[in-house]
Amino acid sequence: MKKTVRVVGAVILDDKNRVLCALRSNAMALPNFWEFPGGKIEEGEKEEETLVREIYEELGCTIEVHEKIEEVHYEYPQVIVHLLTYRATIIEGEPKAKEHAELRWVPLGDLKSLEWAPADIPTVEALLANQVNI
Ligand SMILES: Nc1nc2c([nH]c(=O)n2[C@H]2C[C@H](O)[C@@H](COP(=O)(O)OP(=O)(O)OP(=O)(O)O)O2)c(=O)[nH]1
Repeated sequence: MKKTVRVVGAVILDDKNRVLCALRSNAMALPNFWEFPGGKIEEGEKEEETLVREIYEELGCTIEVHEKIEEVHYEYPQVIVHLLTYRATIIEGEPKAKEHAELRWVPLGDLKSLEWAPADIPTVEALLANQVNI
């Protein structure tokens, strides 16, 4: 049976309604797909705690986590990803790509121009459908 992993992703918005998008590197699973930075929820961790920890590890900045945006189960060939995305804002530091190939601030309306990890599409759709208060 395929393993299911619980993953959280941060939809980090700035004051110009741009979203911080991260390109997965060749060293990661799903290389060259864009994603919402984040990672796997560890045993005993709250979703919000995972996000704050992962963003600090991956981007070197501190975020505040706001409301949940989407919850998606997506079946990849090797694994089932249960992805939870949350709106977030940076409260300290400048994001720098420590593990990703690239970071890019993308205006909300241009999000579809990137090639997203398949599990992320419902979150992109929710953002475009204006279901998120920004
Ligand atoms: N972080 C993140 N992972 C995503 C997204 N969409 C998506 O399908 N995934 C997948 C890719 C991976 O299979 C899994 C998360 O793995 P990860 O590599 O980011 O997590 P991690 O840093 O905790 O894991 P690890 O490399 O230390 O094992 O979820 C997304 O938007 N953000």
